Amino acid sequence: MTIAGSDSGGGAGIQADLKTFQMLGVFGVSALTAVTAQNTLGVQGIYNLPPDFVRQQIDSIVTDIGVDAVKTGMLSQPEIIETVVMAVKHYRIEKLIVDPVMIAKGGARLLAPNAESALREQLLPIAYVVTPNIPEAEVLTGRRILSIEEMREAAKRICDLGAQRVVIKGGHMPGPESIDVIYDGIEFEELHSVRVETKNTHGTGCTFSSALTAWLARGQDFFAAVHSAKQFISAAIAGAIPLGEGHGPTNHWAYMEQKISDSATFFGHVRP
Ligand SMILES: Nc1ncnc2c1ncn2[C@@H]1O[C@H](COP(=O)(O)OP(=O)(O)OP(=O)(O)O)[C@@H](O)[C@H]1O
Ligand SMILES: Cc1ncc(COP(=O)(O)O)c(N)n1
Repeated sequence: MTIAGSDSGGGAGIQADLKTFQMLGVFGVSALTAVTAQNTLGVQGIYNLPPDFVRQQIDSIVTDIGVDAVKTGMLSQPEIIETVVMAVKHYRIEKLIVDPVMIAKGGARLLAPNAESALREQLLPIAYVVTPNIPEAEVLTGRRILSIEEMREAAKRICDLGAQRVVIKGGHMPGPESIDVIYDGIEFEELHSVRVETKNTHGTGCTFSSALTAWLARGQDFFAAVHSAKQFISAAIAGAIPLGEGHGPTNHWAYMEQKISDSATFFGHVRP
C-alpha cells in the first residue's frame, strides 16, 4: 500500500508508486493524502484530504485486502501524519517504508513546516526504513551534509531518532556518481551508480522508495531489496521520458524492458 499524494502529471506520488508496484509484480493499493495539480514545470495547486478520510481509506484496505508492506510519501499536514501513525500502530504494520517527502523539485512545499517535528518524533520511530534525500536528511538531523562521511553520520543520527534502517539518497550531491548510503543500524553499504546527465528526474525519490517497498513486500531482505530498487531506478532514469517543458518523468517500464531484452525468451517464445 502507498499512503501518498496524487501527482496529476503521473511521474511522482501515488501514480509513480502504483506503476512501480505493477512492474514488480505487486498488487498496489493506495490511501490518498492530497491531490495536486502538477506537471513537469511544478505544482500549481494542492488540495489536502481530511485526515479522517485518509484513515477511512487505510481501514478499508487493511480490514479486507491486507498489506505486506506500506510506504508513505507526501503527508502534507501534521494531522495526516498523526492519523497515519495511529493506523500503523493499530494494525501493527511492521514493514513501514517512510519516504520523508518535503519539497518538490520546483520548490513547492509538500509537507508543512509545522509537520516536520511530527514526522521526526512520531513517524520515524515506527519506520522499518526511512529514505531521505540529502536536503531531507539535513532537516531531520539539523546538520549540513557535504560528504559521504556526513551522509554516514546522518544515517546514524536518523537511526538514533528511532528508525530501524536508513537509505540516504545521493541524487542531490554533485559528482560523476550518484552515491546512496545504506545503514541497517549495524552495517553500512554504499551504492554507486554513474550519474545520468538528464533533467528528466521528476519522481526519482517516489519511484525508488516504491521499488524498495515492492521488493520488501515480496520478502527480500533489506540490503537485497535496496540493490534491486537501485537497479529499477537506474533503468528508469537512464530511460527517462522527455515529456513536458520542465523535469520529465522517469520511465517505469524501462527496467522490465531491459529484463525482457536481456532474456532469450519472452513469455515462453524464443525471441527472433
Ligand atoms: N542523475 C542521476 N543519475 C543516476 N542516478 C540518480 C540520479 N539522480 C538520482 N539518482 C538516484 O535516484 C535515486 C533517488 O535519489 P534522489 O536523491 O534523486 O531522490 P529524491 O531527491 O527524493 O528525488 P526528487 O529529487 O525527485 O525529489 C537514488 O538512488 C539516486 O542515487
Ligand atoms: C504528490 C507528490 N508526491 C511526491 C512528490 C515528490 O516526488 P519525488 O521526490 O519522487 O520527485 C511530488 N512531486 N508529488
